[in-house]
Amino acid sequence: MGCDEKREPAGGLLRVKDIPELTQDHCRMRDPAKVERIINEFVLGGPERMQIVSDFDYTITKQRTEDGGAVPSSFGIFNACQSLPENFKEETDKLYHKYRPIEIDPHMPISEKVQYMIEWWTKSGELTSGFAFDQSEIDQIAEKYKHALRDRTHEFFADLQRLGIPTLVFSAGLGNSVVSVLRQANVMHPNVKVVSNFLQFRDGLLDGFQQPMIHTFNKNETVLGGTEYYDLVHNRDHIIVMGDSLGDADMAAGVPASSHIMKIGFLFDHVEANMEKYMNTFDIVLVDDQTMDVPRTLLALIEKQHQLNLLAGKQSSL
Ligand SMILES: C[n+]1cn([C@@H]2O[C@H](COP(=O)(O)OP(=O)(O)O)[C@@H](O)[C@H]2O)c2nc(N)[nH]c(=O)c21
Ligand SMILES: [Mg+2]
Repeated sequence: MGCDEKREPAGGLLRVKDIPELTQDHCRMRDPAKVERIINEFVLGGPERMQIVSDFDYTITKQRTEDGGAVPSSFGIFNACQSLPENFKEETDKLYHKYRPIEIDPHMPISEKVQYMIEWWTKSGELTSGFAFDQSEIDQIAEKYKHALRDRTHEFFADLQRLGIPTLVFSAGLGNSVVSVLRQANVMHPNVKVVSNFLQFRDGLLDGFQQPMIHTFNKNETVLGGTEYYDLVHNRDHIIVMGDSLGDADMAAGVPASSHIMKIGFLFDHVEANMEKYMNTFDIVLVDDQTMDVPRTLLALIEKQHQLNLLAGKQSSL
């Protein structure tokens, strides 16, 4: 790290004030000097040290669409399927009304909330059991929302694939819906991994969710322990974290403390009331930004330096 600090990108250190996407009114930073420092680390480290961790609902999907139509969450896509039992919606709604206030209670400590969340996901899994179900139902509904991804999501995922950057899409929702939307939007490239709750089947009938359960408070890199994906990313200490909920900022928990993490938060609801918390939690807060332009800007800076390095390497070997 010490030597990184002495090195500079070709053309000198990058300045936030010279990066137009980061000087837009809706792009806020509590500590622009920190953002600047991380950007320069990222650019010097190159794509080989990068990984992305992104939430799905309302981070990859839009918070607001042009036609004003609501975008369902991944659980919402499942709930819209035809062959769910009659009482399914009613029962899962009851659970939502009981547990959602606990999930977002600003006073209860997280250690206490965890048990309630395990209860919620367990009960929801029990309701999601004992009936026949076909993935094609999810695919049909998800197809309608493949255009509800942020503008330039396709380009963003193409950038990540080109640069060989492992991309983790994290969701405490339903993985079958997440993968279906990403596949149908043609962004489910080999460098993309979805960690979420996937439907489990037994004897042809639904049997809840597969393990490990991903809930609001274990939705972070600690659940990757021992997986192939962990082996792939554990040396990649330059991390972009993207989310729309405050809790999403912790998705990189579990990576080495020496990592450089840029947290990007998409803020849409109750902007005034939430602004301070978002500013204290994320390095960059994007207010009503329904695009992938800011994360793409960071990738473009990294790629530009990478190209220069490749060129310099070629010339020195001549
Ligand atoms: C078990 N369960 C949890 N949730 C909610 O689904 C969310 C999924 O979490 P997420 O995908 O990590 O967050 P995001 O939707 O903010 O992007 C949780 O935060 C819960 O509020 C749920 N929502 C529905 N509709 N049905 C469920 O069974 C259910
Ligand atoms: Mg979200």
